[in-house]
Amino acid sequence: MNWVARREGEAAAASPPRSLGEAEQRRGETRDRECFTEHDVTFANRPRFESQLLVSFNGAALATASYGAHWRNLRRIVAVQLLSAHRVGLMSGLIAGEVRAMVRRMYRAAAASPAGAARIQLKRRLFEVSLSVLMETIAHTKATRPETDPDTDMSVEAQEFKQVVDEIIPHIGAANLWDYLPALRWFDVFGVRRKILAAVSRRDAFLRRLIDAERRRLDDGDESEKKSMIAVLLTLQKTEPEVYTDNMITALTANLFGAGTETTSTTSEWAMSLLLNHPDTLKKAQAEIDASVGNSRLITADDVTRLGYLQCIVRETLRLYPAAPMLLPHESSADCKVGGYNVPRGSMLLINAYAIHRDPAVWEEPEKFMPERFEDGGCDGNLLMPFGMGRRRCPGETLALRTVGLVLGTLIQCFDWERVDGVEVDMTEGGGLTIPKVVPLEAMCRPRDAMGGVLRELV
Ligand code: HEM
Repeated sequence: MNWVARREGEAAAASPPRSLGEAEQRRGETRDRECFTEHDVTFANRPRFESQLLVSFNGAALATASYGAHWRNLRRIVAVQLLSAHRVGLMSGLIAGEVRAMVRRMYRAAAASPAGAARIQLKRRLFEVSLSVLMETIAHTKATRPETDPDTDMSVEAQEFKQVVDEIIPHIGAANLWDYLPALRWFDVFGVRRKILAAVSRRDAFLRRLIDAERRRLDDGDESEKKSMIAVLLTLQKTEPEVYTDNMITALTANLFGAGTETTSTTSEWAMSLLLNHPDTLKKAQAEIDASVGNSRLITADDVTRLGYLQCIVRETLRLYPAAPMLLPHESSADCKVGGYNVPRGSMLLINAYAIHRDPAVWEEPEKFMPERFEDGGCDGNLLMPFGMGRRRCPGETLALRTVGLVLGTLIQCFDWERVDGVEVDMTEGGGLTIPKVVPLEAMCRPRDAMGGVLRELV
């Protein structure tokens, strides 16, 4: 499902510019592409922010490591051993299990309501399902524990991890000032460093417990092919203990959780928000699923790959609301020339994917939610980069698209969705590394009569 910028350079060359402004915009797009094509290696470093160093093992984690042998090794491990299409395929059952649990909970809430419809805190549910998918694919925590909290389907471990992450995130936001004003760091104004270090130490202790639990399961003889990511790494540790140390596994898993949870849940939340404000699109997606999958069973991850319109909806959501709107910052490791300008070594490169995706010189009616624009290969040549480009491109794309596709497909197949009190969903965007919705999404969910048989079996 690699649909980003397939035919590079074509969009800019397709027709002559209509104005000077458009000509400049196209030159800008060519420069953006240049950074990820002929200068990709040069811009493959990351800047070292103080706040990031504190949460990322002094910059040794995959997303923060400088380009070089250490990063290449981590990247290979992640691409080949943990997040390859084959591995993600093996995880499909786990992903489906978490989505099913979410749907079951929603169905119970709706069935218990006298009106037959329940008001659902979708933001919370979508975050929980994204975190649970990652928790189960990384550590199989539910294999040995029964469900405990009647109002959540997250494992005990996922709930504990959520608390730790909730402690870290506000301080990273606050620490941004800190990254640029050394005086704040020297005197640890507001106690930011102390708070981050305390939360990070709780996070790492938690991850070490996960690793120990997986090690015990392996020692007890769990040899299944569908191993958790930690189990895969522990198996490799047996033959190369000096590479796959417990520290390395802790850093890598912390990074995967950090990079994968909020991005995936935010994308699903924007998609549902867009669909609620565009009921005709929602109906069209439902009709596609009914025609292709029917109502006698739940949609599967394999179905999702065949549902062209659903894929267009995901793609259009990522165009309008790329979860990392400025990607991650890159830094040049050597002097180079981009678009005729001399760029010195050590320059920070920030790519505004949000603006690129809404460029009126490239996209027709760019502010409009129009999944149809992607039908039949439409817009294939346009620069669309929600997962980045080049060497530092997101390695979690396959897992993310599989999760988002299955979550959306299942919600659309099982329920009729309406806005709360008929009021348009507020689409105000928040700031930060990701692009959160300022007003958390809530919606009314009514089980579809046609899916009654399937839903009753889930309870
Ligand atoms: C819709 C969901 C997601 C989006 C939109 C997204 C987007 C991105 C973007 C834009 C980058 C930076 C690319 C650059 O530096 O140019 C990135 C990096 C990364 N992503 Fe994702 N991501 C998503 C989900 C995931 C998931 C599920 C995982 C893994 C479980 C993941 C793991 C990573 C890692 C490890 C990096 C750092 C790669 C490196 O620096 O070499 N992401 N992602």
